[in-house]
Amino acid sequence: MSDLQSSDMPQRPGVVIAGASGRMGQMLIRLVLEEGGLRLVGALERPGHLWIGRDAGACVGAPEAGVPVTDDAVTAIAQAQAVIDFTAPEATLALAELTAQARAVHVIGTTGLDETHLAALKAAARHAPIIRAGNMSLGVNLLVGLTRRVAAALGEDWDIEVVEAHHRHKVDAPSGTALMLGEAAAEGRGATLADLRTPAREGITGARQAGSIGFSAIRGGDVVGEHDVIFAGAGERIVLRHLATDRAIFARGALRAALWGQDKGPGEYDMADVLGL
Ligand SMILES: NC(=O)C1=CN([C@@H]2O[C@H](COP(=O)(O)OP(=O)(O)OC[C@H]3O[C@@H](n4cnc5c(N)ncnc54)[C@H](O)[C@@H]3O)[C@@H](O)[C@H]2O)C=CC1
Ligand SMILES: O=C(O)C1=N[C@H](C(=O)O)C[C@H](O)C1
Repeated sequence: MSDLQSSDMPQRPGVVIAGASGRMGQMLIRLVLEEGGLRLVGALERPGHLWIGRDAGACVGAPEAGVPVTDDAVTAIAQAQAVIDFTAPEATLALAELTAQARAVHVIGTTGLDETHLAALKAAARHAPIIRAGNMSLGVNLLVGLTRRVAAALGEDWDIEVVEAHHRHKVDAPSGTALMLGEAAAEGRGATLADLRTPAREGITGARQAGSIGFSAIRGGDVVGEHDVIFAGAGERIVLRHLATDRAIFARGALRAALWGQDKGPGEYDMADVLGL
């Protein structure tokens, strides 16, 4: 068992990592075990997963953590002050109910949530803090603010397009980040994304509608995550870009959020709250 896992510092908040074997789950387990702020008390995977019963640390190539991967979310969350969840929408909803019951902080990175999912999360947040963001990196959350400012400064004659690229395994589009950026651009124009969003283009789409916001998604290889916000005017373009090259940026944001949430009351928060942006 790693020194940081031993019970020498019982005051550290206990954290459950959901989606333990996922790209983000593995990164999170490694960072919790390496860094000092949180204590790993649970690692969740879906029932039937190969890792169930095996040591979470050993599974991710770290020293033994003394924490077996489990599908028993109720027991795991009962011991936790925080749950970090990068899974899938239905799993996130189930976890929100349990996390609310345990009055633990729920940090949600899962994307692809629809209006029904969001309504259920709002209800869960009446009982405990939920910190949710489509992207937990500092860079993207700064870019969100820049996008809002640039959109506010430019008139409707500047067309706004968000282009994103991700690895071949990603299941949702546009990405959660692209939607955050699109929402910020719409806010800059005094509207909501629902008002301005253009449906995905294919076939004879007609000319671009003035003031609309369009999205394009590229999927391939092992791209971690790339986002461009393009402001296209007559004779010139502005491109705001974020390139992620290491998933640790998302994981570090999530760990910071779990700690930040420890003294917060029930409610919905995002990374701008955590980062003080
Ligand atoms: N907000 C952010 O900064 C980021 C968000 N994401 C999002 O996080 C999510 C996960 O991304 P990845 O790790 O790349 O996906 P992944 O597919 O590698 O991992 C998801 C894991 O969740 C597990 N899972 C599914 N249902 C479960 C359940 N009921 N209980 C426990 N575990 C369950 C799966 O078995 C899998 O291991 C996606 O929605 C992705 O878009 C990813 C990176 C950054
Ligand atoms: O699925 C991913 O990988 C990522 N998902 C998030 C998103 O949907 O924007 C964040 C990041 O881009 C990686």
